[in-house]
Amino acid sequence: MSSIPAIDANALTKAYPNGRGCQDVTLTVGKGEAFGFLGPNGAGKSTFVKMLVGLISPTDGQASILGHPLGSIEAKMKIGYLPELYRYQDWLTGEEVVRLHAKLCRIPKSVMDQRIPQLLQEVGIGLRGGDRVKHYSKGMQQRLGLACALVNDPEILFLDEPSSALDPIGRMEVRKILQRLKERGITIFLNSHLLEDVEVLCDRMALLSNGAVLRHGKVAEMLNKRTNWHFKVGGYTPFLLSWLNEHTGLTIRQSVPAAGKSGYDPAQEGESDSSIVWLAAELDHEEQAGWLNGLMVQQGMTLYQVIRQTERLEDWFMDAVAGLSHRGEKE
Ligand SMILES: Nc1ncnc2c1ncn2[C@@H]1O[C@H](COP(=O)(O)OP(=O)(O)OP(=O)(O)O)[C@@H](O)[C@H]1O
Repeated sequence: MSSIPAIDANALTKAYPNGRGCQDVTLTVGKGEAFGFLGPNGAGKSTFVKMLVGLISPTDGQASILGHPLGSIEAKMKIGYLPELYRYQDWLTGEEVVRLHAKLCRIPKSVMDQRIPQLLQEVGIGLRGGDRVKHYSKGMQQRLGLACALVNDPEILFLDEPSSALDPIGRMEVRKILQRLKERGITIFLNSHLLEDVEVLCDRMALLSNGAVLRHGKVAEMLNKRTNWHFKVGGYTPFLLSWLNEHTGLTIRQSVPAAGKSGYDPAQEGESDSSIVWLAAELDHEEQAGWLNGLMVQQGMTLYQVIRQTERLEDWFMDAVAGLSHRGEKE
């Protein structure tokens, strides 16, 4: 029964006359999933979303929304969309803007009267709903956009950079709202440059580069692939490091943990002593760390501290796009 995916795109393509757009994007998003769509500027993320919400037509490929063809009324009734570049009628009040969107969705007045105050409350502009939009900050306008996107009680929410205009507090608030929506079972498709949002909220993600999917998978698996272990050891010599590398088959190197991440505070480091160093290795299992510790001690090293640092999405992203040429927006 519930096997129909929320989004099913098969080789979806939009080729603009200038050769840009996006090509052959194939992906499936399950109901209730939060999916992150990442990519550098100009990668084609907004183009892809605009096709899914029925704003532009694909030049090739197919896709469906909860089993309905793109652009159909049935598909549109199931989706909410917060565009990247939005501009609301600034002479209206926030409440009037949401009401206008509700009317366009043909929502009965009795439902609107109940839903709109709730929505304004939910996005955090409850007390300012009666103010004109021209008096709203950018962050408030973005949250107003979220209320408009939710006005038809959608099953799938498409968000194109929902936090881009927000300060860190605003971002945190939007993230909490999105988390609540996810808990309610709403499918979320999130275009974002804010990798932390994707890391915290999304189950799966795809990385788009120059219009094509470069990598995709579960967020947790992609991040867990690389766990760096850092060992602070005494009695270090280059000879011992070569010995360890040779006997373990691992690539162990001198490297201090990243500052600001779990458990490492550079300010706590003592006087420099060339025999006390940080060694690092990428390990697949926790048991490997125990085994490696044992070998280090066996070889006469003293173990002072062990820190495990899982790769952040930002590291993963930079690694994935490293060395690629991006068409960017200037060429
Ligand atoms: N209507 C259009 N006609 C021609 N080219 C377009 C059109 N819309 C977008 N493009 C180009 O298609 C490419 C993809 O644009 P798109 O806006 O989808 O990228 P994006 O990944 O969303 O970028 P950003 O993160 O900067 O919003 C870009 O090179 C852009 O200049």
